[in-house]
Amino acid sequence: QRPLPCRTLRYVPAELEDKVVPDAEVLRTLLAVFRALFANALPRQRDVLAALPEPVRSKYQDLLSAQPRGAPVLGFTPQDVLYQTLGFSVARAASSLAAAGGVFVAAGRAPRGAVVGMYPGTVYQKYEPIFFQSIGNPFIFRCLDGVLIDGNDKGISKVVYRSCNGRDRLGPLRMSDSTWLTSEMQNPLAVGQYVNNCSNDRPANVCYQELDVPTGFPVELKQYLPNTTYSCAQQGPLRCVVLVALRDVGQGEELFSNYYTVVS
Ligand SMILES: C[S@@+](CC[C@H](N)C(=O)[O-])C[C@H]1O[C@@H](n2cnc3c(N)ncnc32)[C@H](O)[C@@H]1O
Repeated sequence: QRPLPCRTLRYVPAELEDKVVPDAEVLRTLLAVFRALFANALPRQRDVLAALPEPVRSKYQDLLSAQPRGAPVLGFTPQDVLYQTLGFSVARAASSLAAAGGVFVAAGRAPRGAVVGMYPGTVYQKYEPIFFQSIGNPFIFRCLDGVLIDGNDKGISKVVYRSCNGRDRLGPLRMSDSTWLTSEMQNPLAVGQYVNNCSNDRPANVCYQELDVPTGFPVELKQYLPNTTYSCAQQGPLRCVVLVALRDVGQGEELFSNYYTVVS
């Protein structure tokens, strides 16, 4: 692995690579949440829809005709939509650790095996330059194959993500979500980078799972994927990382993962 000057490098050791939940199930959950978010935002997405090819547009025709132009948006927050779809929501709040932010189950109960978060950020292949972005950066996640995800919402990391997100568009459609960099998040799961490291008195209740998003992922839902590739030439599936509950996690409980590294 290449040596980097980042402060915290999270990763999953190869011997723990067994997944708690099969990829197909993770994908089903993401599709359910993203479809619900898209339907909720549909009145605001008319122009996007109008530009889509017919087979995609007709999937949403019923919903569109039920919402006349100019009608108020359905009005649910992304967190409401998450709660309605999965039976729980997650949110950032002050951590139980001193002077730090963290992530909590804000409403409902996340059952064991539930996808409770996504790890947003720019995806770097092993051979792509990340040295300057990684200096003092506590938000870098290392995948098993050496792919790195930079989930820092500040500085050069933020600039790079925004630039890649603006680059990859299909007509009016974004191919990834950049709203996790703002206070108006459209994907309420995109808070995985703020989950704190476990300790003896705060054992891990979530774990990371890598997921390669198939190239056939619905084009209109890619705008909710909180990851973008550093290189525009990158072929093949998009690497994402999700956080999965290791046990039932109740309302008000903070999420802790295992960084498998020294936290400084
Ligand atoms: C990616 S951030 C996690 C979110 C961070 N707490 C925040 O407020 O944005 C990682 C940093 O959080 C802090 N951190 C995470 N887990 C910790 C722990 N168990 N004890 C102390 N600090 C921790 C460390 O400063 C670490 O470099």
